[in-house]
Amino acid sequence: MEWFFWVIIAIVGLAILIAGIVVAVDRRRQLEHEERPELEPREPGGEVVVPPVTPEPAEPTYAEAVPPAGAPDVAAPPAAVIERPESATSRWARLRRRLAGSNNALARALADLLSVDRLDEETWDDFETTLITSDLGVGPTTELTGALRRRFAVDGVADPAEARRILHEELLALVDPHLDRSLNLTPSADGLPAVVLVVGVNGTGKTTTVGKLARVLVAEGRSVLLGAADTFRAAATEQLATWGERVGVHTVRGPEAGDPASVAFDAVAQGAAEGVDVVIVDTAGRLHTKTGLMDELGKVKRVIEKKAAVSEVLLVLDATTGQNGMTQARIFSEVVDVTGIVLTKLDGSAKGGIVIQVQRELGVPVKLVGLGEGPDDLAPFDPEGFVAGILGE
Ligand SMILES: Nc1nc2c(ncn2[C@@H]2O[C@H](COP(=O)(O)OP(=O)(O)OP(=O)(O)O)[C@@H](O)[C@H]2O)c(=O)[nH]1
Repeated sequence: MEWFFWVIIAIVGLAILIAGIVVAVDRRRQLEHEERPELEPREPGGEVVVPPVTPEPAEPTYAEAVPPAGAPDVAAPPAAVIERPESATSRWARLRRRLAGSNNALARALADLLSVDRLDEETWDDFETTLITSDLGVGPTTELTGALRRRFAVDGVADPAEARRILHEELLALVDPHLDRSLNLTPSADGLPAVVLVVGVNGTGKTTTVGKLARVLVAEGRSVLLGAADTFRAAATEQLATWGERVGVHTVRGPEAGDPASVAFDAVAQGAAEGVDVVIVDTAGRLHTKTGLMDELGKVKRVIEKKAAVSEVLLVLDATTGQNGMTQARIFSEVVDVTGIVLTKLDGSAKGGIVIQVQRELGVPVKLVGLGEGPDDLAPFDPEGFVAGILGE
């Protein structure tokens, strides 16, 4: 019986062994399936296809990340699109509408005068007061009132169209359509570029005006270079360079807080070397002392003149500052020979009379006007257009 017992033990042991092998083989298959599903399918020959192991992409080193010099940068944005500025001639009609809509005190005074039935002393007094508050100045106000009183006394104002024509004529005479308002941009005889120096106190719109003027000149087909001599305000240089880039014009810059006269000189020298038509130099409008600013401006002009003649000195005045602007104009004109006035922010001024007063006081014409913050909101001053705009014609 003992042998029977050992046979049973052997059979059970064998069964356990076989079951263990089966389970192990099954488990292994299962594991292989879970971990390497890519092992399927098998080649016809039964060989397992093992795909090549792709290593995790490593972080590029700095040297690898920087493309070698000269290699085309496919991810780089396309070159900035050079804008084509609106032509100078098509600007005025748009600006005139803006002027007409600006609720000008001068325009109101004239409209009121045309609307009254009887021109008595009180009406003329009111008229004079409104003209003075429109920054026309005492002299031009007396002149205009005197001329209108005479003509209305003779011709009467019964015919509104005729009265309006008289107003137009007298106002135009005050603005003076005979003044030469063209910018002197003739290159000097020795082929050096024309140089335009732009001056004025801070915030009047100098940098913006330089940028807009560059656009006007580019639209006329001239080559332009900008000089960022406002080294007092670092952002002004950036602002100017951005204006230039938009129309493909380069800006010569100096170090922050560097010598403005040296930047101005470098700009003119570079303009001469490149053979550009016009170099426009932006200057600082603020220094620690007023005397410092004026001395600096005088020096900038003298240093430029070692290289080329300054053909235009444009004084930028903010039309909304009224009598304050007039005081600035007087101070600047004592230091540099101002040859033209740029009256900015006429769109935001309720006092168009400043155009006439500043011309009278300085004996210098308003050559350009700014009528908005848009890039093409600068136009050559047109007396006819101005008067028509004021009278809402
Ligand atoms: N509405 C209006 N805003 C203007 C006009 N011209 C300039 N400005 C605005 O006036 C502000 C001052 O202009 P800037 O060109 O920076 O003045 P800036 O004289 O160069 O000033 P500084 O660099 O500090 O000396 C800006 O916000 C311009 O957009 C204009 O004709 N109309």
